[in-house]
Amino acid sequence: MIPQYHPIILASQSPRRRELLARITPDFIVCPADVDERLSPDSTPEENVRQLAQRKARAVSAQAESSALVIAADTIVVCDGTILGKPQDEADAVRMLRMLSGRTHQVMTAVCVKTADAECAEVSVTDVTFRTLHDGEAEAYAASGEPLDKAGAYGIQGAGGLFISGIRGDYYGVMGLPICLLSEMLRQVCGGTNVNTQKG
Ligand SMILES: Cc1cn([C@H]2C[C@H](O)[C@@H](COP(=O)(O)OP(=O)(O)OP(=O)(O)O)O2)c(=O)[nH]c1=O
Repeated sequence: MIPQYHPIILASQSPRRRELLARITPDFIVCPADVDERLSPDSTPEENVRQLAQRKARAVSAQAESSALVIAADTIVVCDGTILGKPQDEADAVRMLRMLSGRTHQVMTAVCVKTADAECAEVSVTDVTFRTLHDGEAEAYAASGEPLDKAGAYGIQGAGGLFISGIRGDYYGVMGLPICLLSEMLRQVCGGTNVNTQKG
């Protein structure tokens, strides 16, 4: 499907990203990036998330063969200027969920596509509105374990969807991989068609 590049490498441990990339192409391998995910306090949230996606793509690309195409992403939640990554534990998840209750925040997912001689990185920003959480809801949801590996301590695609009264932007960007944006980036880097036309 992207004939001039082989292999296509998804630089991610995220099962959501794997599932979503399969909608664009069935033909990729997974090689998670091991990078320092510390944020830079002098950069904006958008710059931070872009830099993290670039760092992941570059780390995997440096180990890959020259014909490879690497795709990496990073997702953060931004609430009133505060960046929320993945919660450290259940109590941290409760703290984040209480912060999001009854207001609108932004989910930023950066995607970086890298080959031996080209690199592009874009950021998808989606507004997500939480209804006000009822007493005990944040604690019960945190105890379910679902929030622990997710930025902002919720999964729109899971039970976390019950808290969301509205979104403006790309649902798949919130889930971790904005497939519309990514397919356009691949079209730019590779040229030609980029849609998985296989059935099923
Ligand atoms: C907000 C939100 C985030 N998430 C997930 C997507 C990402 O997997 C995770 C954010 O953490 P990331 O650090 O972006 O990604 P990751 O550590 O899971 O995987 P990798 O760095 O190897 O690519 O939060 C959801 O699944 N649903 C949601 O609604």
